[in-house]
Amino acid sequence: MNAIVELRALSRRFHGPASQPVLDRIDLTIAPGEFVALLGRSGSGKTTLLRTLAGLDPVTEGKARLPQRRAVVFQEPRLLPWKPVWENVALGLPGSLGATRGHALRALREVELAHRAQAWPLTLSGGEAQRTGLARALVRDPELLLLDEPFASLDALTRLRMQSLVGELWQAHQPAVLLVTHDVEEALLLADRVLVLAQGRLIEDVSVPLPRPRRRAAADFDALRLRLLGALGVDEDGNDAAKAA
Ligand SMILES: Nc1ncnc2c1ncn2[C@@H]1O[C@H](COP(=O)(O)OP(=O)(O)OP(=O)(O)O)[C@@H](O)[C@H]1O
Repeated sequence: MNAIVELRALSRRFHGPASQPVLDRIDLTIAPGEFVALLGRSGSGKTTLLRTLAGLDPVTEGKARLPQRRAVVFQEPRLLPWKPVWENVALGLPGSLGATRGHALRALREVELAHRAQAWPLTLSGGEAQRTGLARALVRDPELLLLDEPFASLDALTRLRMQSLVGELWQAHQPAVLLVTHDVEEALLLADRVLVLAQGRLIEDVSVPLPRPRRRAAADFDALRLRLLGALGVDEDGNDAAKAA
């Protein structure tokens, strides 16, 4: 099968072989260019799974096949404060200074931040810092783009703008994407497929056959939203459904 990511019976434990696994026999295949969202409650193992896909954590149980070119955008952009924005984007790229600068500026243009190329990271707004993080990922032309709640600390309007920017960049470059999020609507606005992780196990794998651009008002959107909230075990206000019942 034509897959860019393949996990087979992948487990991860943090405290010795007898401990409860944080990831429990995960099987997952992602196709090239596919946009996958990963939902789960706090502590369900989302970041641990993303770190495994990023190649940041070792695979100790099971198998993982990953593409060569991977890039991660974290919740906090982790920029080096002593380097201007463009140098943060260019960091570690092969090639001459002139060439890497050109690549960085092109990526900054794509995230609508070319005018801040010379700025110091500490002078950026939260949304600008996240766009810098996105540019730093894009400039590596990733086959797999991993996004770990990249919009979580942004205000509501900036978050909406960032969501549509990520959608546009994905359509333009077509990397496979794994977006970790707490937000069911965000998952349904962006993803081809939504996974739900609970206590380290993938308990849902739902295709999102809705036309793009997605509309929250569509009846099918709401049906999927309720299904995913059900899988997460929360009601529409985010309260624990079992407790509320
Ligand atoms: N390095 C580590 N050492 C020990 N335990 C860890 C480590 N990293 C994660 N864990 C534990 O693994 C579990 C899953 O953590 P993870 O960060 O993957 O969850 P998450 O779903 O991303 O949570 P959140 O939504 O709160 O970020 C948690 O119980 C966490 O305490």
